[in-house]
Amino acid sequence: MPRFAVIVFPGTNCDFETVEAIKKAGGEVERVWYKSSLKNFDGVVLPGGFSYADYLRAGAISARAEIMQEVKALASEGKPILGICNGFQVLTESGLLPGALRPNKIPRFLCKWVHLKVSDTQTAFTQFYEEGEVIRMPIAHAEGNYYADDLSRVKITFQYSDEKGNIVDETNPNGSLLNIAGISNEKGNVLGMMPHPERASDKWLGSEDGLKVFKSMVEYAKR
Ligand SMILES: NC(=O)CC[C@H](N)C(=O)O
Repeated sequence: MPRFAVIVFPGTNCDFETVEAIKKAGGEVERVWYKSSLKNFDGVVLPGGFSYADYLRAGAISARAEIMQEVKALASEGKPILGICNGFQVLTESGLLPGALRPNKIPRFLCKWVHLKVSDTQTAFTQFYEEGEVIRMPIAHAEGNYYADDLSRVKITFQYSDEKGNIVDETNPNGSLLNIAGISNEKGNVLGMMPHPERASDKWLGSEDGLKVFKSMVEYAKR
């Protein structure tokens, strides 16, 4: 059974839910304090929260922690690396994914359910979705406004849409370029997303649509 590390920085607050979602998806998982090292893991998840209280820019300080060198090494070996919300911010700040997550267009914390279109199923985290499938997940962030000068080396994975999958300005909650909610690297093994799939991984949470992110990741890590 593949084994995953959920990295915990000072201020991380979505680690326990993420652990539960990975277990439910059939993976083995351990919470790993950022001062430790990443031995014998088949994949890494950087969970959401307020690491270092979003000081300077969200994710900027965590991105410079030593453990991120190990995350980079695992990424280049092709292991699945998932960054959720603050984890996505850590991935862009560390250069593992291009671009930046700027403050929301209306500069305040946004907490609500959104619809997402699955725009690419050729990643380690979306193989169990249908191309164009519309799913529901919550967002909870102040800095989720994705921008990049160059998208040529990026796969757009999730986009904010309406319930029919139309990608229009009205469904863009934060000002993100092309309604981007999640992107992956070209290989598809490093993915960052602002919405929280772990908060949509059980019916009683209001949606189970996020579980396939973790199921896909577990399946991918078996290969
Ligand atoms: N839920 C989260 O991970 C929040 C991310 C970050 N602290 C922000 O507000 O943008």
